Amino acid sequence: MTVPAQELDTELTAEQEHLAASRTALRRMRERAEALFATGDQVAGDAYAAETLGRTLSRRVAELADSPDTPLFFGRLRFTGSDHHIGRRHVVDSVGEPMVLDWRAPISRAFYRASARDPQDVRVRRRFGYSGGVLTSFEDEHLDRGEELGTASRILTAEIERPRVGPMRDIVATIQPEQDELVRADLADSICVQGAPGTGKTAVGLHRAAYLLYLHRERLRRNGVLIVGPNRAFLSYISAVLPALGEVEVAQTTLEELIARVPVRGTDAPEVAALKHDERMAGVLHRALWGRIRKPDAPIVVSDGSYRWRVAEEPLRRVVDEARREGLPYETGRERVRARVVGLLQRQSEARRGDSPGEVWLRRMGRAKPVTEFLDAAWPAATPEGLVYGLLSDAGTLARAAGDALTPAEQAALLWAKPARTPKAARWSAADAVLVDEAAGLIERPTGFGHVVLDEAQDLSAMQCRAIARRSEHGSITLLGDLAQGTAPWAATDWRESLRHLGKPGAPVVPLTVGFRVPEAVVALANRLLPALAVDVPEARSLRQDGELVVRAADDLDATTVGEVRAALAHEGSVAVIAADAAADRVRAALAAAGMAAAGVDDPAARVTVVPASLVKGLEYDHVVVVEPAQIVAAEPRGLHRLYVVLTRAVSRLSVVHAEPLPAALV
Ligand SMILES: Nc1ncnc2c1ncn2[C@@H]1O[C@H](COP(=O)(O)OP(=O)(O)OP(=O)(O)O)[C@@H](O)[C@H]1O
Repeated sequence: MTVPAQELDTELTAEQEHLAASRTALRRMRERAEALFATGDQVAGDAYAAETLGRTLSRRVAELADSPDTPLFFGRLRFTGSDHHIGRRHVVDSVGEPMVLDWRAPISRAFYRASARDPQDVRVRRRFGYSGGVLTSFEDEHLDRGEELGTASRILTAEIERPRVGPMRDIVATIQPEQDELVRADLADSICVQGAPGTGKTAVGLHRAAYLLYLHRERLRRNGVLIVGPNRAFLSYISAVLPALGEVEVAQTTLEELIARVPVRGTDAPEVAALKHDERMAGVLHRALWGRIRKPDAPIVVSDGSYRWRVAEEPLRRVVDEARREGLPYETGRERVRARVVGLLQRQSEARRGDSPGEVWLRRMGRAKPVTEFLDAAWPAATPEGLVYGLLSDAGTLARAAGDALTPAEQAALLWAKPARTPKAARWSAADAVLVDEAAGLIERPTGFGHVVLDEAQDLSAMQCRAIARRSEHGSITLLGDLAQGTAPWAATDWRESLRHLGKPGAPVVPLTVGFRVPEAVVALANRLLPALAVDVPEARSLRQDGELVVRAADDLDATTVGEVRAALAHEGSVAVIAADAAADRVRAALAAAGMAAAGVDDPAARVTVVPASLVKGLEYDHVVVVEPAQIVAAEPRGLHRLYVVLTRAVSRLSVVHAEPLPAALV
């Protein structure tokens, strides 16, 4: 329904006033938190309480930060009996009355889910349009009268089509119903999201983390939420999203950093790396470790003042067998055996002396030489580095642990040609680090997380999935990825396999199919590659009908590239030149020679960036110039998958520049 212009003006003014008042209220909340923070150590009873309180308050202060260009509220819901503004966080007035409701609050759900068919008691849903932090417009849907805009909303369209610059932003104002279902799934639910490029997987994962932290703050404070991304550039690109949502304490890391126990200084041949990432290595490590346990074959005799205690072989065997059956981590098992042997000694002492020995006695017995010697023989101490070192440097050890699981040729490939003298001196490769982590997980239980969000998960190997499984045994997982974008040699081809390695075999695989990044014409080009990628994924449709695509054959590749970048600079938004890794420096030099300095991928705020193809996963730029697709494809075994990733980074315009013929799959 059209509303008279004057009435519109009055409404808009009222909303602007509410925004100003909310900002003032938020400032007051923050000042209060700051004042409390300043006096925290005077009110807290002891040092520990002061520190905990201090941490809580400083987080609270950070959470209440207001940024002038992120809208404090973006929507409004009118129910029959109540009326709420929906925004990034709760804002209350001086007497505690809500002025803005957090988007994660139960009432706010209707903002994302209500429809004309299922209005969920909402009479009117209002969306606000902003321009540089100023509230400039709104759009109403009278759901009670069957009005609904859906993706035809001008404000939604403007948000999706806005030229991109700088790091990733949150999408709280425009989360779509199918995304919201994933964001608000229960903490206990593990989910796998298969989505084509730009369908919002990363956005969903980050918002889900924020949602879970809001709903289960205390529980997740203790064991945390972890975000795992493919590389540092990606992490810096997404790093501002959670803080903008008020979540300032979420660990964001790459898998390599998460498991870093040994310095990585070596490399593997591709087939050796692939073997080390194979699930069978878990069995090999398991056998290598538990195969160290020996049947006790002598009694223990311990002198204790004028007494001598003796434990015979038979009870010792029973202790070892029982501890083995308990399925504990190896080191815990070893300590359990020690404690039980001491228990047997204690019983003898009690029977003879008639009283219970104290702590000191128990500790002394546990460290007594005969007890330690028995343990070292029957259940020898182990370190993760030592275990992997032993396997990779000694053919006999490897053969015993491998059994039939590895062929003789595979075993030969695994062995170091020139083993270092000690584990400390070993030149570990990235794949070795994964083995060391697996070994560590067998020896001691790692600390787990309450929830793990795994992005670009199609590239995780079986062994990498197991590293996450160990850290989320009692938690849940959001697995995000696209099988078509798998570029690692061990990339997943079936999500059920990944879920099995992750220890969540029953998790549902949910598709996302609406694309918010890549324009229709560009999607159509990239989709030509799909048949050659040998994966079974649903095709996506794009919400963006705008966008431009040019494919330019060039005599002089660099000159044409420079021309494309210059033309792109006439528009707003970021420009990225994506080239094969080996060509990136040359392209950068060509741009510099033409007076256009390009930044590296680590600088998400740059206007022009040159990005090696292997680093562009998960990122997006307003205008993308792809240089020589054939070279990108030829650079690696899964080069076509890489090209698919590269072609799907553009938000508004894509130029493909080539001197060699285009790859056949693209034509
Ligand atoms: N509901 C939405 N409203 C507005 N923008 C959205 C929405 N969902 C996603 N986007 C935007 O679309 C772009 C792509 O989202 P995102 O990076 O999360 O996709 P992705 O599925 O992870 O992509 P890729 O597979 O390439 O990694 C981002 O700019 C994101 O902000």
